[in-house]
Amino acid sequence: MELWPGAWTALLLLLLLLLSTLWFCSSSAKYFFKMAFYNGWILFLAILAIPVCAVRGRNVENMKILRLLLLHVKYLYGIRVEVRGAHHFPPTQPYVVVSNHQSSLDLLGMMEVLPDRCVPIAKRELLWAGSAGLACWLAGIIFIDRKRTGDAISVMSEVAQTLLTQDVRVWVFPEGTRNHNGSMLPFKRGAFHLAVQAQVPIVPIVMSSYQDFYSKKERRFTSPGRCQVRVLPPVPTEGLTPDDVPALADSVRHSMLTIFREISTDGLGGGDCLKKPGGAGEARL
Ligand SMILES: CCCCCCCCCCCCCC(=O)SCCNC(=O)CCNC(=O)[C@H](O)C(C)(C)COP(=O)(O)OP(=O)(O)OC[C@H]1O[C@@H](n2cnc3c(N)ncnc32)[C@H](O)[C@@H]1OP(=O)(O)O
Ligand SMILES: CCCCCCCC/C=C\CCCCCCCC(=O)OC[C@@H](O)COP(=O)(O)O
Repeated sequence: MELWPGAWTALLLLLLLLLSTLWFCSSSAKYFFKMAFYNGWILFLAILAIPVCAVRGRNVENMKILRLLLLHVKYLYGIRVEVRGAHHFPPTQPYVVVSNHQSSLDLLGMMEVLPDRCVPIAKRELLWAGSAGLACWLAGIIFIDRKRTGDAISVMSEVAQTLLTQDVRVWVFPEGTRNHNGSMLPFKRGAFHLAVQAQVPIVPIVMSSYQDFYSKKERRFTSPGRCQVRVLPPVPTEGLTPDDVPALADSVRHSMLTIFREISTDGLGGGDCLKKPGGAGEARL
């Protein structure tokens, strides 16, 4: 069907009008646009990262490139990320980072504090996320198949060796999935077994609740937003055995939950330290 050239312009204008009306009128539409742009932008950044990372091949040093490429994204969304306690990261040795997992936006907080030679453990499905999957593979991200517990555990055991022999750190989301409902899901124990097997410390990291500016359930994503990323003191595992893992996981989760409630500003967990000048969060921890 031949369309008069002016008709294309009119159609385009109509579409733009429709999109901008949706943008201004519907907060759900805003949520969808923002999330679509977030994913699309990451896919685009991954396309930029791939040729640069490919020079080294699959290598944890490539994580630095992904980090550099992603650092600006918080500005696009007006999210202020405050880091506290970064001095708690052990300076040289390998360790296991555990952090809470609310959304794919966690990437922003993660990139803010990601130590050198530190790779996340990710679900295998991410490998198939187009350019992002390939960039993750090139950056040495460790993939596990959550549907095959035995395989996942043997990957984690190999990682325990790699931590020591290749001097790397790993970042695990012990909830095992995104938790959009505030608070924290029960912790899976893989990260703690891994730390005990390698006899390396656990560094817990807590990202405050996004509820003030982001909620998947309510389809809400507003600007500006504020998030605190708190690095807690390392928990040693020297001398611990697999029998100690359940208690270790429980105690780390308990301390993370306490801090999550303290630093979250959504009214669920207090968070006064972010609201009041001079509150606990203002102090250097
Ligand atoms: C520019 C482009 C940028 C692109 C983006 C870049 C950044 C990308 C960032 C991506 C971020 C992506 C983020 C993501 O993708 S998050 C999703 C993927 N991550 C995880 O799932 C990590 C957390 N999960 C675990 O740790 C689980 O435990 C695993 C996966 C290991 C098994 O889970 P599963 O549900 O199958 O089983 P289970 O937990 O009930 O365990 C069963 C039993 O086995 C015991 N057990 C467990 N482990 C070990 C062990 N090592 N040695 C000995 N025993 C072990 C365990 O204690 C339990 O026994 P018991 O205690 O009941 O007696
Ligand atoms: C040619 C194929 C194109 C496929 C396009 C796929 C679209 C994906 C778009 C962008 C990728 C963005 C990567 C963001 C990484 C965020 C990591 C993340 O948050 O993973 C979730 C995982 O922790 C837990 O998953 P579940 O909550 O259990 O689910």
